[in-house]
This record gives sequence, structure tokens and C-alpha cells, in this order.
Amino acid sequence: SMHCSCHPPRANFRVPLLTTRKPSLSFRVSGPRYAPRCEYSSEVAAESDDGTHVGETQELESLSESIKNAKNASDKPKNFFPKKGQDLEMVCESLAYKGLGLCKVVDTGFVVFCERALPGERLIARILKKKKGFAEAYKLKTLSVHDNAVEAPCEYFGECGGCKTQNLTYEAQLREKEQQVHDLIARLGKFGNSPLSGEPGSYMMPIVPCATPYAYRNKMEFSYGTKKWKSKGLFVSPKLEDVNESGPKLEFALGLHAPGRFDKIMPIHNCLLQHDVSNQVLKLVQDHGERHLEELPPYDVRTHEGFLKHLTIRSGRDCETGQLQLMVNFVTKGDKKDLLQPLVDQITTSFPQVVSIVNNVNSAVGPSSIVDKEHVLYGKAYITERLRGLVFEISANSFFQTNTSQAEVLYQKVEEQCALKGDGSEVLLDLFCGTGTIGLSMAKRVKHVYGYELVQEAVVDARRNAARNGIQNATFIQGDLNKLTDEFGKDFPRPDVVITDPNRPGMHIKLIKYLLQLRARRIVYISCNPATCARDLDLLCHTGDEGVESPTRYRLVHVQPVDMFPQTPHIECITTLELCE
Ligand SMILES: C[S@@+](CC[C@H](N)C(=O)[O-])C[C@H]1O[C@@H](n2cnc3c(N)ncnc32)[C@H](O)[C@@H]1O
Repeated sequence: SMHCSCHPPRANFRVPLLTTRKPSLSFRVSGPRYAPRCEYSSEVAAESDDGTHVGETQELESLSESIKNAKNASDKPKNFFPKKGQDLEMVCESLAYKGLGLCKVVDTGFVVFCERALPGERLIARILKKKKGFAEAYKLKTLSVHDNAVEAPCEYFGECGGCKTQNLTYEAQLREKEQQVHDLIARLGKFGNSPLSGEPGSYMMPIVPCATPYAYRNKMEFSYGTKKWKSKGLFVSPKLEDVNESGPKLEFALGLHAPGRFDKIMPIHNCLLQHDVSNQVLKLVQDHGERHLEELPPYDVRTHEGFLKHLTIRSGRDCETGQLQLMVNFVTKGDKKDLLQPLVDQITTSFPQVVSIVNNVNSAVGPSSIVDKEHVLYGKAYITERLRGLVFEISANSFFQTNTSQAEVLYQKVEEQCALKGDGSEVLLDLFCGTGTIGLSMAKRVKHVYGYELVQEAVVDARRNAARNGIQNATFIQGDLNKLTDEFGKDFPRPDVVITDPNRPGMHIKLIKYLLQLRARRIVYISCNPATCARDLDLLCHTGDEGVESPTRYRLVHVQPVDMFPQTPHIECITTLELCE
């Protein structure tokens, strides 16, 4: 799935107010049982149980921040209110939160957020929604291109919701992300402006680019369906798309969901974000499916008939030879694994790289991701991958960072920021630890690692990962960090360093208060949502906010954006706090 995964269980999903579309990728929301990371998270917001400490307020705030921030603040919009459905000429000034283009309507300066508009571009857009002081629109036509235009290399660009900024040079994508992190930390976090590059007195470090801006994903999830999406040209609006309804005839489709459509599939043959061999496997499965529609019918989300629901292709490396390894997972409605055997044989004869084929049976109606049963159809139940010198077994439903080479960079930066003594005397607390990868990669330099995580399966995987790598000084605890009780903290001694890596809503206020009285020497905060991160840093560093009465404060010393998801608006950053003595 291209969805972000760092979110609490499904029941908590909802679509945030500000998206103009429902999850625009097919990358299904359901996904694995627990969280892959945040890559495509912007489409889904998670809510804490008490509903108080959610990311949405920050999303709204950060949008209005971007408005205040817009250049030419002098052209105040006066008595101009666009109407829904109106087509207007505008100029895009910058990329705002979630990669929406921040545009100003020509002659009036009225602020409009427009999907796919790029800085410097003059365009015509149609108003979709009006909000207080701004509107949301979608692009109809480019009048003159942006400053850093490139030809988007993907044939599905503009319709597929996955890569939104392919037509911007990679350097410009990086600049926009770095700027967004800076603006949010400076304004929402109240840390003031800082020079963008790592100059003296600056907390901002230059963003770390991804060495491979394409083919970096080690996992893609495709969906089967009975209706093919038919292209209508660029810049599709979900609201205006009934032109192309295909007839009642059932078709075979395997690809990604069309933007805003749960029932229509874009038959993508080649996704530039995944490995070339993965694309060849996808093509084989598609060709086979077209020819065997009767024996292997795709699942129909309307009638709930059919068999094949999803296809996931994951890649890893042999831990000895370093050679590519692929896992193919067919998610089916019924438990009829024999039906898949001819297809399995065809895959394994054509692709020696495929070392694992599994069938996850998921009989639930609707998008539930609960797996009733897993059959191994070929080879092993897992593939392997190396990260920071450790070996990880990745099974069909285990979480693993989706950009392996950049995860290597991210974790290395995190380790640097922890500034461990390395003499085995310190205690490390790894909050929101997932399958434990970050803490485990530092285990040999500390006395003990304590990992804390909500999802039980992830905790089990973390313990297995520790065992596989012969690590004995790591303890993983299951628990909900949004519901701290007085018992919290009794399982581990006072840590020297805290790593926290929450999902998009950021940390609960109770956890922040707890950290303030815990007084660890350092807190390294990894975030996939700089807006909620900025809010939390403000609470940890500045007195007098939101009833957080504590004499302990931290000092922000370092902000390091790392680009984990090129071609998309998703931003990852590492921030470092030092305890003020
Ligand atoms: C961004 S991921 C971090 C994963 C891990 N640090 C890594 O790098 O692989 C966030 C993790 O927080 C977990 N999580 C979400 N809500 C939680 C909660 N309320 N309490 C504890 N863990 C939670 C998710 O299951 C997910 O594994």
C-alpha cells in the first residue's frame, strides 16, 4: 500500500477536512495489520480516542500559516469571493501543506489551494470548495509553466494520485520541502526564523536528498476490480467525473484506484517507484488475469462477488549474497488456494527472483484488512532485508520501512542525534517503535533498549528481530501511548535518551507532560508531519503553553529534514532537543 502506515488501527481512520478527495490512491487504506510508515499518510488522518489531540487542527493552522506566509501579502483580497464551480486565472506562489499549490487569484490576491499547481505556474482552476478566507480548487489548464518544470516521466502522471510533483525538478521538490519544515517550526513551533542552511546559530540542516528519486519503494499494493478507469485527460476532478462511466459489463482490472473512486481501477503496467522486476511480475499477473477472468474473477466491491482482492509485491535482499528477492502476496476473498497454482507456476518459472508467494485469505466485506489465514504457495513465508548491519525477516504483514536505502540514512542521522556515549552505560527509550528497527540498530552501544508500541504483532516482530540478530538487551512493551496511566514508566528505568516517532497526529499532551517530568538528557523526535511536530516542540520548549506547568524545558538544537518519498509531498524530519539544565 502506498498509504501511510503510521496510524492507529483502522477504526480510527477518517478523511481529513482539507482533502479535496478521498484517498486518491488505490493504495488501500486497509493495508497491513499494522502500520507501514508515513509515506502516503496525508490522505488519512488518525484520531486519538478522546478526540482532543488530533492533527487536524494543526493541518488547518498550518494551511492558514501558509496563507499568512504567502508572498505579496500586500494584495489583500478585497470584497472578492469566488463561487463554487467558477473558473479563475491564478498564479501559484509556493507549495503548501500536503503539496497543495498556494495560488493567488489574478487581480484580487484571493488565496486558493490547488492540487498539482506548481510554484511560478499561471493556470486556470475551478473552485471546488469555499472556506473562510480561502478556497480549494483543481487545475484545469496551465497557461504558462512554473519555474522548474520538467516533463513528468510517468505515463500516468496527472491521474494517478501517487506522485504529485514529478513535473517539478527534484532540486525544487527538495527546496519546497525544506522551506515548509522551516516555516512550520518557525511559526507554529514559535522558534523564529533560522537560516536555511546549517550556518552557525541555525537549527535548520539542509534536507538530505534521496540518492534514487525513482524505484525507491520496496512495497506496492495493487487492487483488483471489475471496472477500469478510463482516462479523460489531465487534472481529473473527482466531482466532475461521471462522463466516463463504463457500462454494466464486468472487466478485469488490476492496478491502483482512480482518484476518489473506490470502485474503479487504473490498470497501471509500470510504476516508476518500484523495482523493474516488480513491474515485470505485475505485467505477468495482469496478462494472466485478462486471459482467466472466469477461473480467477476479480472481486467486485459493489456486489462482493469475485475472488482476487489485492496483489502486493515486496522486494528485499538475500542477507548473504545481497541479491534481489521478491515476495508476491495474493489477497483473496475465499479460501481456494488451488485456483492460484497455475499462476504461481508461471511466476516462478519466469522469475527466479521471486522466492516467496503467499495467499492471504481475507473474507471480510469491505476494506477490512484482517487476514483470516495465510497459505504459503511457493518458497518461504518471508523475504529478508539488511538495515544498519542487521538482518530483518519480512513476512507478508510485517511492517518495514518502504524506502530501504533512505531508511539507512534516516537511522544513521537519528543515531548521530542521540549522541550516545557508546560505552554501554546508557538506557534508550524508543517510543512508537514499530518492529523495533531503530532501537535495535543502536542496541550494541547502550546498556538497554526499551521499545514501546501499540500494535501487538509489531511487538512480536520486534522481539523476533532482536532474537534473529542475537540482541539480548532489548525489551519491547505493548501499550497505548495515547492513554497513559500512572503505571506508565514502571516497566523501564529512567532513560538517558528518548527517541519518539509518532504517527501523524503527533504526541498526546499527557505523553508530553510525562516526558517533561522524565527529564531525559536528549529527545530525538522523528516526524512525518512537521505541523504536529512543531506543536509538540513548542510545548516541550516554551513555558506557559496549554496548561503545561513544568519547570523542565528543552532547547531545540537541530532540525534535519530527510526526503524519504521523492515525487510526493510527504515530508520526514528529525528534530533534536537538549534538556536545559
Ligand atoms: C511512524 S511509525 C514508527 C515506526 C518505527 N519507529 C520505525 O521507524 O520503523 C509509528 C508507530 O507508532 C505506533 N502507534 C500508533 N499509535 C500509537 C499509540 N497510541 N501508542 C503506541 N504506539 C502507537 C504505530 O503502530 C507505528 O508502529
